[in-house]
Amino acid sequence: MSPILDISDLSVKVGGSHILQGVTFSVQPQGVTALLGRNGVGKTTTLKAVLGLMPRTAEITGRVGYDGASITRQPTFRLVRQGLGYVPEDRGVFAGLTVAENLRLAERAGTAPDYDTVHGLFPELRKRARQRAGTLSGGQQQMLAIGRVLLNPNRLLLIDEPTKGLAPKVVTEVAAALQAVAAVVPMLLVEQNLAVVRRMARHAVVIANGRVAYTGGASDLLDYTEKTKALLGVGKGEH
Ligand SMILES: Nc1ncnc2c1ncn2[C@@H]1O[C@H](COP(=O)(O)OP(=O)(O)OP(=O)(O)O)[C@@H](O)[C@H]1O
Repeated sequence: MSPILDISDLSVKVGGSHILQGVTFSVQPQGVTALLGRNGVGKTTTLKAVLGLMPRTAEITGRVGYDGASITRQPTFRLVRQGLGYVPEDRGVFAGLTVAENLRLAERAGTAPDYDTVHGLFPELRKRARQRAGTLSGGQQQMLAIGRVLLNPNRLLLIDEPTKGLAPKVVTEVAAALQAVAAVVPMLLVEQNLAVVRRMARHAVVIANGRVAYTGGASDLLDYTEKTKALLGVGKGEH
């Protein structure tokens, strides 16, 4: 199967540091590919570089293919229209607007918004339609951030640390919803919670020292304690 995303020799220099130094990997057109690595290794930078969201001062080289065509240096709005959905780490919901207003803002001209899917996955968003997003819990804000992206058709989702800072019960809830989504849309998932990775991901890519240090089966990586420990800085007992 041809990959849905093909990143080749991606290099990013910003603010004097050479964050990515020739990153090459691909994302399969089905299921979840986990993008892993220690803190600060460049996972978010990888997603942002693909999406054209790095600051103008960043020096970026390399190639990105999406569904067989080059998208290197294409503007973000065009990528989003081509079905690349992005849920950023900071969630980016508008705190002063209600849940319904946040969702309405994400509607795209010419496309029927899929409220059935969003409310089916996250009934809480319908119940809390009139609540200001800034007063939602972290988990509810994450659901809103994911829901916003799912209103429109996606061919690949890039999701950055969706369970970060959430209570264990909410982690399970968000992971279950994402798993349901991943049955339909392929996903590149940055995730530090290795129990979530184990449950969701079929493939894994690990970045270390600016390069790809592992690509292969997620369970192969996580089952091999020494490798996991060396690449991710954790042991089996810690996830
Ligand atoms: N705009 C920027 N200017 C300067 N340095 C940056 C910029 N963006 C990221 N960095 C630096 O690049 C490195 C990689 O950051 P990035 O957020 O991509 O890592 P990460 O693997 O996603 O980390 P985490 O797991 O902590 O979220 C960090 O040292 C960060 O401080």
